[in-house]
Amino acid sequence: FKNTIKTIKYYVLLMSGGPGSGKGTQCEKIVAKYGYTHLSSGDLLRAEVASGSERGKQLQAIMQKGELVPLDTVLDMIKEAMIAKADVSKGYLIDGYPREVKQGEEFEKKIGAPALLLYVDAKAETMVKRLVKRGETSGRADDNEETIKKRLDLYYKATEPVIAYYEKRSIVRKINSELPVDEVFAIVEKAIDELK
Ligand SMILES: Nc1ccn([C@@H]2O[C@H](COP(=O)(O)OP(=O)(O)OP(=O)(O)O)[C@@H](O)[C@H]2O)c(=O)n1
Ligand SMILES: Nc1nc2c(ncn2[C@@H]2O[C@H](COP(=O)(O)OP(=O)(O)O)[C@@H](O)[C@H]2O)c(=O)[nH]1
Ligand SMILES: [Mg+2]
Repeated sequence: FKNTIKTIKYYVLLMSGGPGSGKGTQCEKIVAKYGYTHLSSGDLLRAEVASGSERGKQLQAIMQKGELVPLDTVLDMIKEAMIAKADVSKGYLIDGYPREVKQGEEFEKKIGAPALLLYVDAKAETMVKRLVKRGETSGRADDNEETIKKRLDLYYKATEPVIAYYEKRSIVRKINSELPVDEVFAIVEKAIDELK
């Protein structure tokens, strides 16, 4: 790679929220309207699993249990993916990372400070319902009731503190994702447009 993360011009939006809160759905709409580069840490990990590599096999075991994969693994994947798009990217939309405060701190050190954190918020009951439904067709090994429960627990324990961490810098926009998708997106658009 001729570019390093330090030499590229970009800005970073983070998409956070519980499993099944609607991050992926909103990210798709953001990409369609704003053309940002969408990097879902979960998707990057699933691609590694699908490749059948030795590393992928280890990741699969962790993800199936609903636990977090080692911090450096995910961060390296995100960074590589950012560099690969550096020439064409208008900005990055990072979905599902950071998952714990330590991951946020490492992101700042190795990549930079995000401009905005979109926090899509839904009730636990709603998230479980959506994930069980998604599990009917997603083929995801972790969309089953037992793993969903673990992912939710870990979300409240490890990921919600990340939001508090960024709230101190006033870059968090909390968005009610109990609403229909288009109404959620209208709020998302407003938050992004205010950045400019
Ligand atoms: N930064 C990340 C992102 C993902 N994962 C692993 O990958 C799984 C799936 O991640 P993701 O697709 O982001 O899942 P959720 O947010 O739980 O669900 P969703 O796709 O519904 O957003 C997680 O449970 C976890 O095991 C991780 O360890 N660290
Ligand atoms: N009613 C409603 N359903 C949604 C909304 N956003 C997502 N969903 C559904 O909830 C499920 C999980 O959404 P997804 O975007 O994969 O969530 P993620 O886990 O946060 O990435 C999907 O099956 C979506 O169709 C929303 O705003 N309203
Ligand atoms: Mg997702």
